[in-house]
Amino acid sequence: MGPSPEQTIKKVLLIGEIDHAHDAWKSLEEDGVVETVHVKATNRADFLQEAGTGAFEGIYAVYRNLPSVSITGRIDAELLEALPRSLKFICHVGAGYDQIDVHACSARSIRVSNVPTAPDDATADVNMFLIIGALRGFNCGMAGLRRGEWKGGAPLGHDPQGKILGILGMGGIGRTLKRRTDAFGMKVIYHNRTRLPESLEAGAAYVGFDELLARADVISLNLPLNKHTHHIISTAEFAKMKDGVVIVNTARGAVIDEDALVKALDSGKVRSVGLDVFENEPEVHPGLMANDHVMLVPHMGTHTYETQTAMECWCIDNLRMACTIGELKSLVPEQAGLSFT
Ligand SMILES: NC(=O)c1ccc[n+]([C@@H]2O[C@H](COP(=O)([O-])OP(=O)(O)OC[C@H]3O[C@@H](n4cnc5c(N)ncnc54)[C@H](O)[C@@H]3O)[C@@H](O)[C@H]2O)c1
Repeated sequence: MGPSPEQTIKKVLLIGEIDHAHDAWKSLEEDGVVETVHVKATNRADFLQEAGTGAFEGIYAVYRNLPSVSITGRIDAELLEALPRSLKFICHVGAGYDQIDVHACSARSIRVSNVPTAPDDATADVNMFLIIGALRGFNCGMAGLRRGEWKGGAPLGHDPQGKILGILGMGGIGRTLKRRTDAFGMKVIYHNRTRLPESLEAGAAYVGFDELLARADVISLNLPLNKHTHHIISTAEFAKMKDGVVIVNTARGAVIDEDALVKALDSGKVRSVGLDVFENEPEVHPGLMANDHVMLVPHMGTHTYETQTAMECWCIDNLRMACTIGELKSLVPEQAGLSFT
């Protein structure tokens, strides 16, 4: 799809690398849709300075990925202020967009897109791996083996069959996880702010937040990080859970208060944990590092060739639509219904 005769080539600021979808990016350029503007800065201070030189003048859209936060820091009001008024779209490669202050973008009439759906399978696979690993206490055995202690004193684990899984945030990944847990004979309850249509529930039972905490043998965090969900699981919530509960998180670290989690593990309230995400990545809380009952994966939910490629291609689709028809394939939900100038 090339530009229409009256359409102009749009300048796009590329923050971070295209790792896989090189052909898709090349075709954006060859079709006369975008002219790529590259960033020289490697940290926020330098980025702000580079923006001040006029190097990003005339940019219409930004393409950015999660690792690029090391270059810009959070995309917030200060950063947007440094970017030219011509900026109308930010296309983000990732389902979670907590690195972007969407409210600040809306105030500047900048539309934001994320990448839903494409990460569902790969992330749900890691989620299932963590559930089985934490229930069975595999990390105790694996860590013991590497210390030369064979099973490392791992206590007997628990089977998933018949256990109640509580999914907090039953969106794309939560629902994909539900399908996987069916094969393991788990019973699923879930909590969202609003109940799903029955067809999407696929047999999962809708419950209130407190009921989920009280009934689940395993709790899986699958909701986005924002000001409403920051530390949604902390001391008071642990107190409402079953003794010996298992917690798994592939969403974002800061939906759990990690200090409170370490205390709940130390007291035995929480039996074991499986984590793909952490509050201060790439740092991991020393209390989690030191505990063999914690299975740690360094944010590898979508760390596969196929999924990363699909996510980049989806983001490039967003960019092509933004630059050709001024719309997005996947506008973030917070901006639905807003009007943009
Ligand atoms: N570990 C990884 O590599 C990885 C990969 C992809 C996504 N993620 C994270 O997983 C999160 C979920 O991804 P998704 O694609 O399933 O998102 P989604 O938007 O499809 O689903 C999120 C669900 O959470 C629900 N929700 C929102 N706020 C809630 C609240 N306060 N209480 C209860 N439910 C609430 C929403 O209604 C929605 O159903 C993302 O926001 C992202 O941060 C991590």
